[in-house]
Amino acid sequence: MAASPFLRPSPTDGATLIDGKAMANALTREVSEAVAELVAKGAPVPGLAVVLVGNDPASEIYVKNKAIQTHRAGMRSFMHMLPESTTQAELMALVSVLNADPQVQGILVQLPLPPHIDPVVVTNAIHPDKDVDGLGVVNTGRLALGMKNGLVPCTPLGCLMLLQAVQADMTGRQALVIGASNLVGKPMAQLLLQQNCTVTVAHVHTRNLPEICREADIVVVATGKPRLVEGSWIKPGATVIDVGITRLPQPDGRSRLVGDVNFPEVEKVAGYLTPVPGGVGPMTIACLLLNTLKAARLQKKAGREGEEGAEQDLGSGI
Ligand SMILES: NC(=O)C1=CN([C@@H]2O[C@H](COP(=O)(O)OP(=O)(O)OC[C@H]3O[C@@H](n4cnc5c(N)ncnc54)[C@H](OP(=O)(O)O)[C@@H]3O)[C@@H](O)[C@H]2O)C=CC1
Ligand SMILES: Nc1nc(=O)c2c([nH]1)NC[C@@H]1CN(c3ccc(C(=O)N[C@@H](CCC(=O)O)C(=O)O)cc3)C=[N+]21
Ligand SMILES: [Mg+2]
Repeated sequence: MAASPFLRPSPTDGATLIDGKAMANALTREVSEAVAELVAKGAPVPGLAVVLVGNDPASEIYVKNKAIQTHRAGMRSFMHMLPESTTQAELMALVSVLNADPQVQGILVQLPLPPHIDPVVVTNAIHPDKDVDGLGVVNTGRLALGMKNGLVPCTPLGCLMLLQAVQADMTGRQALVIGASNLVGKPMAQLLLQQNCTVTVAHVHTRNLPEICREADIVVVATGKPRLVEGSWIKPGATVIDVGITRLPQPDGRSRLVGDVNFPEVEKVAGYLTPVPGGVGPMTIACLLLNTLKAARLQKKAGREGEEGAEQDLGSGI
């Protein structure tokens, strides 16, 4: 098989870097071509609604990035910036309006939400075929059952594509997911299981994490603990996907993004590694666009089959 065009071998004999930014650009281009084809066949221009509650500066940057990339893919974006004081009932009312809006094919509610709002209740209110984050019970169930008509959470989907650039067939590999959130760790573990890996999921209560990590051929880290994973934890030649993003202040008063991996250490031991920035982050956004395209296709199909089309799909799939 031809080597992936997204691998950047190290000039100093360290880990080969997986170029998530280049992969995301290529995927976004493919999505934009598919969107143009869909629209040429008479479908509405796919629209993505992003809802942000409160004013977390980091979230605002991601939300702006998403809007820019959405336009690059030939889709429409609808931003809803709500104040921190928004009630759960008000947010639920907005979700109902977006569920019924024919211009909106994808809905994403940015996490975390303020403490007075239950994220599970809100994500479950999104119509399953518009749930481009894949976090509701229906899409979570579809993923767990290996059904093809589901929407898979964007970050784990992007991580899987980055892993496939290294090795298309992961059968029998030992995979470790560090972090067990609904957003990243849990769906990541499901995807690796589907790839026939032997999967371990670690979290704050895990004992002997360094020892467990040294057994892993594939490590996906999503904890939000900057530089948690040290070089001594890594099996030589392993593939390491760094999901973490933390903005750390620098002595000069500026800030820089760091991952959950101690990059200079791990770079010396790993076989393949994703950088931060330029690794998982851009792939998350490209996969969000891919899911919005998929959502638009699901809704076009449901439209042909009548109002209950999507529900019927689910029933017949089981
Ligand atoms: N690049 C991208 O596209 C994205 C990046 N992120 C980043 O990824 C990171 C994780 O995000 P998210 O999953 O939402 O975070 P959460 O805080 O929701 O989850 C973190 C998980 O890591 C576990 N954990 C925390 N500390 C440790 C530790 N010392 N050892 C082992 N496990 C630990 C927690 O365990 P427990 O459950 O027991 O508390 C929890 O399961 C953040 O930096 C976030 O910014 C997130 C989404 C997308
Ligand atoms: N419902 C929900 N779904 C999410 O997918 C979700 C979320 N909530 N809450 C926050 C996290 C975080 N997240 C990122 C997306 C893109 C970059 C990204 O583009 N990163 C660039 C750099 C960006 C920069 O410079 O700040 C990079 O890593 O190269 C990062 C992080 C999605 N998240
Ligand atoms: Mg450390």
